[in-house]
Amino acid sequence: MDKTCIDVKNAAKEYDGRRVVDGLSFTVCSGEVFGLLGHNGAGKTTTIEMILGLKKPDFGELELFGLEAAKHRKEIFEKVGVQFQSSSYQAAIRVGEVCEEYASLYRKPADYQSLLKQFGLEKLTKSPVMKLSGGERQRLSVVLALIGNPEVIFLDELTTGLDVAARREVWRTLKKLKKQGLTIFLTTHYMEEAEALCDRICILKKGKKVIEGTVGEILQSSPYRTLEEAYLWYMGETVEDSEKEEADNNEAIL
Ligand SMILES: Nc1ncnc2c1ncn2[C@@H]1O[C@H](COP(=O)(O)OP(=O)(O)OP(=O)(O)O)[C@@H](O)[C@H]1O
Repeated sequence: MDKTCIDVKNAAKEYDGRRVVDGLSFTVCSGEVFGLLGHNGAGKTTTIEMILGLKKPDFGELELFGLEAAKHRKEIFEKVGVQFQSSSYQAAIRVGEVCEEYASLYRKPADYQSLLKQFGLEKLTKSPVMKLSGGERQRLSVVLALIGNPEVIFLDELTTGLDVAARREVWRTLKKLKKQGLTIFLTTHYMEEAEALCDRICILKKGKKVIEGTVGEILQSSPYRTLEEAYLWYMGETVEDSEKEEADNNEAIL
């Protein structure tokens, strides 16, 4: 039977009396790529933070490898890699130095030179992190998440800001890592990315689960044939609504 890697049971979190995660339950098996999807503010990052023990749930149980992360930080640290939407670095630190620093935290770190190569950053080892482009910095954050040779990696909007070629390169690398047995938990606003990478998807709306399943299952339970259309339908919207909203936004900018 598949081994459970992440187990979330009836999790809830409130901020200032507003419930942002509401009775959420799902499991992620080892070796799986699991995608948590939802609009801005749906509660994706909060869910990750609760799984990692960085935020305390108001209700429910969240376990990583059968452990509550906040109570087992050491064991969890060695097995988990995390890439967040924004990372801050020491001023003037160089790419190679930040990799060295991360590697020194682990008992059995990966070879960071080879990770930098896999993510197309090998020529930037001596560059200050602050001078990297947005996309390069994004790829560096994935390298850093992989330095500890984790069993599971959390990627929060990993390809936001990457150009199409870089995004596909990152997908290829993630697929390779999955083949090697890595469990990947990701959030994304790109439906194409979810389709290309995820074994299973959970769609959140205002902190509540709308549907969970494979892309095929999610499409089958909707009247649509693309994940983007089905996603909007589950959200109670249509492609026309979202195109109109985009046009209104563009008009407001002009
Ligand atoms: N520390 C906090 N204090 C108050 N409200 C918060 C806090 N952190 C998050 N929130 C609110 O909780 C809600 C869920 O936020 P969260 O970051 O989990 O959403 P998300 O799905 O990751 O969004 P995005 O796609 O924009 O990253 C949002 O409305 C956010 O403003």
